[in-house]
Amino acid sequence: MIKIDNLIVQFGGVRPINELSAVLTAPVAGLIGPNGAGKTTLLNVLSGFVKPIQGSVLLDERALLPMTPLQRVRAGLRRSFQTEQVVEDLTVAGNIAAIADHVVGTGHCSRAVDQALAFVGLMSIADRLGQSLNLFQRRLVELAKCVTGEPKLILLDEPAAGLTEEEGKAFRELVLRIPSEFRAQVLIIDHDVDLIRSICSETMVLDYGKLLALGATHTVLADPNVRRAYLGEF
Ligand SMILES: Nc1ncnc2c1ncn2[C@@H]1O[C@H](COP(=O)(O)OP(=O)(O)OP(=O)(O)O)[C@@H](O)[C@H]1O
Repeated sequence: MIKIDNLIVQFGGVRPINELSAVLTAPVAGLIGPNGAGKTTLLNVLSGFVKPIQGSVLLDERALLPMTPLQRVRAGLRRSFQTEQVVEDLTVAGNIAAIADHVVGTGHCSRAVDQALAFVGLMSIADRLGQSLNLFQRRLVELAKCVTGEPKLILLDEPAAGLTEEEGKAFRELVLRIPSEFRAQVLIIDHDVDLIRSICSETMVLDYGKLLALGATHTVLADPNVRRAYLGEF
């Protein structure tokens, strides 16, 4: 569960997050909103890259904001970025080991890497270099990194961007398995409303850094205020 209370982020005269309070409990939750609504800024606050001027965030009753980014990773926070971050001259297994080294005890690293590789189905290419991977494989490596070493909250920022319909479907099915197989909550940012509708039981909508709507996805997507904010995009 993520509990956000009265959060404000200020950059100069701009408040990309403005007095935001919300509680997200769904196993797979969505975060949507028009361009510039503050979605990535919120993920940056959760992962520790941006410091808010006010407010608190609890992850399963633990206060996140006082922790450093590395402490958050050790507490189970994982994140993928809009642009995938695969290291080109490391192998697939090496890319995953790079995070496993920080989050699992000595001697458990290779088991954690194998478990993540098996989950995303990349065992057979574990020894290939990052530079040889196609976009789908890169997205899967990113997902494997996110499930490595007892994750509690996985933040995915447009994780399926650029995938074909078939690849997107396979990706969605993997994401849906995460809560039961890893006992982790997933929060997904995406502009693809069909993706949000198909896998998120709960959705939060931001607009100008404020909470526009939060609730069951089908209810939120039918909300006239949400539809207006998107100017008829769906
Ligand atoms: N480091 C920064 N300094 C100043 N302003 C920033 C900074 N980062 C973001 N902003 C501003 O904060 C607002 C929210 O940006 P953010 O990237 O969080 O929106 P978003 O909802 O993720 O948008 P998109 O869907 O386009 O990715 C925007 O007006 C943006 O220009």
